[in-house]
Amino acid sequence: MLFQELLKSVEVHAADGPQNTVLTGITYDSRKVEPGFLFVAVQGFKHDGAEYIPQAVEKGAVAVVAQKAVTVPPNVAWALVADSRQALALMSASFYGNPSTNMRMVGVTGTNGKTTTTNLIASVLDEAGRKTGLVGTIHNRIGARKLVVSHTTPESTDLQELLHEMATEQVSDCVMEVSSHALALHRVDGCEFDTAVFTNLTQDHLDFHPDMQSYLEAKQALFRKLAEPGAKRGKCAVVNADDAYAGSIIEAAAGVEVYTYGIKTSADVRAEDIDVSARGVSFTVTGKWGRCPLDLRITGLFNVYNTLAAFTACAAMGIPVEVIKKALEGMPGVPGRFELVDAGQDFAVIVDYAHTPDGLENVLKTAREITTGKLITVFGCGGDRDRTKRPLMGRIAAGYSDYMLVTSDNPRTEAPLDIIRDIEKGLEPVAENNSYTVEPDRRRAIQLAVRMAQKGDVVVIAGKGHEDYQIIGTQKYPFDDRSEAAAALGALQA
Ligand SMILES: CC(=O)N[C@H]1[C@@H](OP(=O)(O)OP(=O)(O)OC[C@H]2O[C@@H](n3ccc(=O)[nH]c3=O)[C@H](O)[C@@H]2O)O[C@H](CO)[C@@H](O)[C@@H]1O[C@H](C)C(=O)N[C@@H](C)C(=O)N[C@H](CCC(=O)O)C(=O)O
Ligand SMILES: Nc1ncnc2c1ncn2[C@@H]1O[C@H](COP(=O)(O)OP(=O)(O)OP(=O)(O)O)[C@@H](O)[C@H]1O
Ligand SMILES: N[C@H](CCC[C@H](N)C(=O)O)C(=O)O
Repeated sequence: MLFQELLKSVEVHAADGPQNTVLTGITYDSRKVEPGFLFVAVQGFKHDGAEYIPQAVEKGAVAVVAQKAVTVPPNVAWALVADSRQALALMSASFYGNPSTNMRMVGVTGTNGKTTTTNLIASVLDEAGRKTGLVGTIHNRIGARKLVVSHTTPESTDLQELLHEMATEQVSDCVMEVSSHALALHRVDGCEFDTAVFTNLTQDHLDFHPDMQSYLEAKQALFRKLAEPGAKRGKCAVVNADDAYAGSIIEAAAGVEVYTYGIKTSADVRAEDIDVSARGVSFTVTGKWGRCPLDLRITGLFNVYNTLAAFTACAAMGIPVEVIKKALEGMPGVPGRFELVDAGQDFAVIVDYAHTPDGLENVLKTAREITTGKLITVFGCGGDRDRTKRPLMGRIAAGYSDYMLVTSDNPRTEAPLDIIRDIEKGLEPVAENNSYTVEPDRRRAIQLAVRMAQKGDVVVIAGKGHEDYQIIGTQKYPFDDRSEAAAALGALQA
């Protein structure tokens, strides 16, 4: 593709050099430049991409786009834009042939439940005989082929390349987690969605978003995008009516068909006769698409919400209710989400990805409901992430647990004990009862919890779910809560 052709997708403030140069690729990272590439210099949080232009040119970049005036050799074309992240997204979509317009795109956003809801929707689409693509936290998937991921929502160029691959492999429907970071940083600017789903909004990521209002505005952006006129017809928004921010999301989707779901409020799709057990949750879906009893293998009230979101999105796409029921009832669960580690012991061990106050509250509430004995919680909080959620998570854990092992999550570049001190501020009400132990070594904390558990108890190991690593400093070490728990159970039995 010619550079000048690609520039038609963005507003260019100035340009120079050989604009008719042919491009073989596009990247935002000088380390990934290959001969014939366009290098887009992004002004980042840590580095200014413009500083890497010489390195990019040396590696063979033939064109550069930046948001400030830059100097390049005369044989290299350049263009000036207002926002290079946004330009990166739009040019990437154009470079890869706007793949999102060639398939049905379902975007799921919200603080919690994105991974679960996208997996539920994808399993229904698979059952309906569609060829499905999935983009999200655990892995990306093209049909049955799984791909390793580094982000929940990839950087725009990587996303467009992935969607192009999906389109080439005849994927008909792509279900995608859309994080607030992605929305704020223009990663999905080159995507046109058919359906946007809102799960919920509660506190997280206040290290990145200045406040809840900005966090909300990032989430609203998905629905504003949906409402923009485009090539697609019959777009719809699916919104959790029980969430405090439902009205703001619906407002952002003005002009688009909206379907609501909920339990407490009079939504289009509701759940009745909910029965939560350790084995799973059963309930009846009622409303716009009639009555449909469901008996699921996933459990917890929060999964009723995720299921209602998936049910509504799929029914709105015209998938028959019997197909939706079959797929949802067949779903074994999502790795690291309320996942049981069973070595035949007489107490339950649950590994869960809860890493937000609301997520932790939901999982502990469910664990509390299903235990006949004590609830022992192992948890920590991630380093270099929202510090204000730490005492909140501490208070929630203290409110539901009989005993806590306060440990490390991914400390990243923070001192583990500093993170734990922040959590302890929320534990003050229980400190006198001495109902917790601080053990910064997560492996030892898991061992202690398992040794402590008695018949009928539940041990919840929260925060890392499917993660198979622990980030200490800037290093990633192999670590998996599920295998750690299994090893601790094995040692106990031996
Ligand atoms: C806060 C955030 O999202 N940061 C993202 C951002 O990084 P940044 O702005 O700090 O980048 P930077 O290091 O300053 O570099 C600026 C530019 O210089 C370039 N560069 C840098 C070095 C070099 O040698 N050559 C070069 O060209 C970089 O490629 C980049 O384009 O742009 C980078 C390139 O796309 C991302 O990798 C990076 O994600 C970081 C690693 C990250 O951890 N993001 C997390 C918080 C995130 O996005 N999470 C959400 C999920 C959250 C949730 O819902 O739970 C996600 O969608 O994954
Ligand atoms: N609808 C929900 N409401 C509240 N908490 C939930 C909900 N669904 C899941 N959770 C909790 O949040 C955790 C993460 O769930 P899930 O991975 O589906 O969310 P997510 O939005 O994809 O998270 P992330 O983007 O941070 O990976 C679960 O392990 C569970 O504890
Ligand atoms: N996508 C989330 C995941 C958090 C998982 C938790 N284990 C942690 O490291 O804080 C984030 O990057 O904030």
